[in-house]
Amino acid sequence: FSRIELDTISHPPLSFDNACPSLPLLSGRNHIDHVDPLPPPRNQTQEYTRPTPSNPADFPWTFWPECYSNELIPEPLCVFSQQSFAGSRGISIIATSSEAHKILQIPAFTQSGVLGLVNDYTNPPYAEHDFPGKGRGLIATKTLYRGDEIFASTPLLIMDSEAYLLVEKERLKLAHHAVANLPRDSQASFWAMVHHSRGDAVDDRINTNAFDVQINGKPWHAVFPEIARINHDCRPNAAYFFDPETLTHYVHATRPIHPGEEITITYINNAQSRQQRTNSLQRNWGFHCSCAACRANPALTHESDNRLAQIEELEAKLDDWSADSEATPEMAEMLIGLSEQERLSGSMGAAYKRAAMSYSAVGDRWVAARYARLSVEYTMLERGFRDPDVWGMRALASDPEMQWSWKKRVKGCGCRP
Ligand SMILES: C[S@@+](CC[C@H](N)C(=O)[O-])C[C@H]1O[C@@H](n2cnc3c(N)ncnc32)[C@H](O)[C@@H]1O
Repeated sequence: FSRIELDTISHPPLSFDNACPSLPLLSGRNHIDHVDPLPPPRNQTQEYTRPTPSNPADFPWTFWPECYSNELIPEPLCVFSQQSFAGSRGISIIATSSEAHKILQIPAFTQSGVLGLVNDYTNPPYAEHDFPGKGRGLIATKTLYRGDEIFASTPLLIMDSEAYLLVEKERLKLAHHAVANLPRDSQASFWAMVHHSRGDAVDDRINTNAFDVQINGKPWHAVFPEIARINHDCRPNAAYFFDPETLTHYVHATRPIHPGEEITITYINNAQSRQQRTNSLQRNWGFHCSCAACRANPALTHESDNRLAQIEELEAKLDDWSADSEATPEMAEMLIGLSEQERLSGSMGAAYKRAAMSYSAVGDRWVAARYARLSVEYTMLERGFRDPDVWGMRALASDPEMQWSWKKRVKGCGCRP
């Protein structure tokens, strides 16, 4: 790449020696309810990343952004840090100025109340524990029931995935500054995360622990040190989702978890065969999975893989809404039975949705509504409170006859094409 270090910045970034957050410009007044829009980018200069010095209250960041660019990235990528974010947990955002500005408009930044119950680690229902072969993990210290929140965290660092278009040296500089710009406790949480002692110390921790999330319809890498403590299991007892409105990563129990039991999530699509799962964990996460489902006897694994293949077949049949569809409610019952047998936490919301629609399609309103209610509950835990299926299944549960699926598979009722 041809490298352009942006020395067009008329105010260079503050050096870390003089960028003390206690300076009036940088002090806690920057938990903003309102931010005037930054002017749109003008050609390739960095004018727009500067605050208006005469009105520092409009500058929402704790440090002057440091930026890099090259010919592959039309707009420079910078580090934007706000130490007062989320009750002084802080956040660093590696993004273009326009993306950072868009993020400032989301409720996590504009509505002070939305993070009230987030990042509360007093009296947690878990403790850290060493698991040979897996490193540290979390065990439950009290009984958790389905739907109980385990924690809800905001990220310490989010990075636009386009940062990988920067030359490595510059991306690493931004990443190091992003960590150094966080409040002291958050820096400590970042450095305490597990790493594989490969390459750069910050990069290694990001690669080992980051989650892919979508914010404003774009892919980002996000680091949450608390969820980074939870080990993978192909048959987990907890599920997580990221809410882009509050920038919050939620973890909930999806079945009862007893004191002393490890709390686990899945890092992958766990409805794949054992071979596909272990390959994917090795390729994307760099470890050999030691969960019980991966270590099971080949005879048991064979049965499990057969059930997973049948789940896939049933899903395809139940999703066929053509006039020739063979789908029946019995198939949906079979799908639920197999998903439970496989303990496919993460897919139960979708299985109940297929069942609700199958019963709606034959005009059985009460069974349709029962499954729709279950789908709402599981989908909220698996994919978030605002997932479109949550709204769809809520509507089906309260008024099945008004849904497009109603009697869709009843021959001769005039509902089928
Ligand atoms: C996000 S961290 C999880 C917490 C980590 N064990 C620690 O000590 O902080 C992910 C790393 O944990 C280890 N790990 C997680 N789940 C595992 C599993 N099922 N089998 C083996 N190693 C696992 C791997 O080293 C993986 O790269």
